[in-house]
Amino acid sequence: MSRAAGYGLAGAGTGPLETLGAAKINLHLHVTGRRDDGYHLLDSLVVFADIGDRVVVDPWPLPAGAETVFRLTGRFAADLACTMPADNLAMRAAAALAGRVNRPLPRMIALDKRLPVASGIGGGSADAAAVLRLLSGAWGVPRPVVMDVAGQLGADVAMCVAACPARIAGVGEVVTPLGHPTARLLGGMGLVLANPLMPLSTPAVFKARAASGAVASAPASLPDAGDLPQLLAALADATNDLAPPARVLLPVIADVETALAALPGACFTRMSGSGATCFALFASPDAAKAASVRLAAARPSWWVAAGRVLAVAPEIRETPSASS
Ligand SMILES: C[C@@](CO)(OP(=O)(O)O)[C@H](O)COP(=O)(O)OP(=O)(O)OC[C@H]1O[C@@H](n2ccc(N)nc2=O)[C@H](O)[C@@H]1O
Ligand SMILES: Nc1ncnc2c1ncn2[C@@H]1O[C@H](COP(=O)(O)OP(=O)(O)O)[C@@H](O)[C@H]1O
Repeated sequence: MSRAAGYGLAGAGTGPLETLGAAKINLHLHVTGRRDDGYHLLDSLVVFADIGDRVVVDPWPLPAGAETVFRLTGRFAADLACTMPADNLAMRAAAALAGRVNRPLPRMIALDKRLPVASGIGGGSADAAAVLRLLSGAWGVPRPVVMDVAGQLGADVAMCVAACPARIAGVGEVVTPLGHPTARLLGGMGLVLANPLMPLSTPAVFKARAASGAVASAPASLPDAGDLPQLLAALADATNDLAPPARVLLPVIADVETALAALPGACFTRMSGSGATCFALFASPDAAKAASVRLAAARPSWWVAAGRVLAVAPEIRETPSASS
């Protein structure tokens, strides 16, 4: 019996596994109601970018008495320095899945934090989801169990496990991947993300919306099929209901939206999630890259990133070491 099979690890892999904790972008976000526990019901079309955190996991079982090694690197690692390793969403995801399927914790988790923290693109949820995708693949955990654990970690985590263009309902846990033709259409697009590097707390934005007296929205009316211009036109008629309260809390968001909309080739601009990151869609990744260079030069204090919309979840691959 192979070492992998002996530990119940799926596949022949012997080394650490890695994937991308992909940035989540809400193309629209309607707040459609509120649950008794205070969580808001949402309707959203989400896509994921090839821009994200690098997440590496060594799924081999931890020897008795040892602790999982947690490595945190990257441009935004310092923003999580005061979060205890055990409280990091990547570590919490491993503990939650291991507990649920009664397995020892993995030996090592490495997180290269490239996405700004508390920025409306689900970075922490993406990290948790990446760990769930890596470990559940190695351990052979069925998808419904993974999705259930994801829902307990945060409202955004289940959609980040899917990591493909999807319509979202419930408080975020009802994830319906788009049919292939629509996912493929969106998947070819370029995008630019921009953040003024000021964090915005998600609960604060929901609270500010409630205080403004805003009423519940109906779900957006989006075509099931059709071409990209049709879909973008329908999305333009939809809104991000969290943008008005977010702009009140952080007025610079309006500048970010305006700067993105003015970029040559930008065909759709909006704030994502609870902000402050805003995005612009482009016909191609090359057009997005050229526009991002321009924006980064004009706004050197902002975080600006260019990439493409993913049609399917980022691949999982073996990696020789966490630092490679
Ligand atoms: C707003 C969204 C839209 O995709 O994105 P982000 O801005 O976080 O990226 C999400 O719903 C955020 O999901 P997530 O960040 O996982 O939220 P959680 O950690 O579960 O909840 C943080 C807090 O946000 C509020 N919350 C979150 C989700 C939701 N459907 N209703 C809420 O009211 C609650 O006050 C909750 O205590
Ligand atoms: N791996 C992680 N990455 C980002 N934030 C994390 C992580 N682990 C815990 N957190 C906490 O989760 C909160 C939400 O962060 P994040 O997911 O980046 O927000 P958003 O969904 O708005 O982009 C932060 O305040 C942070 O302290």
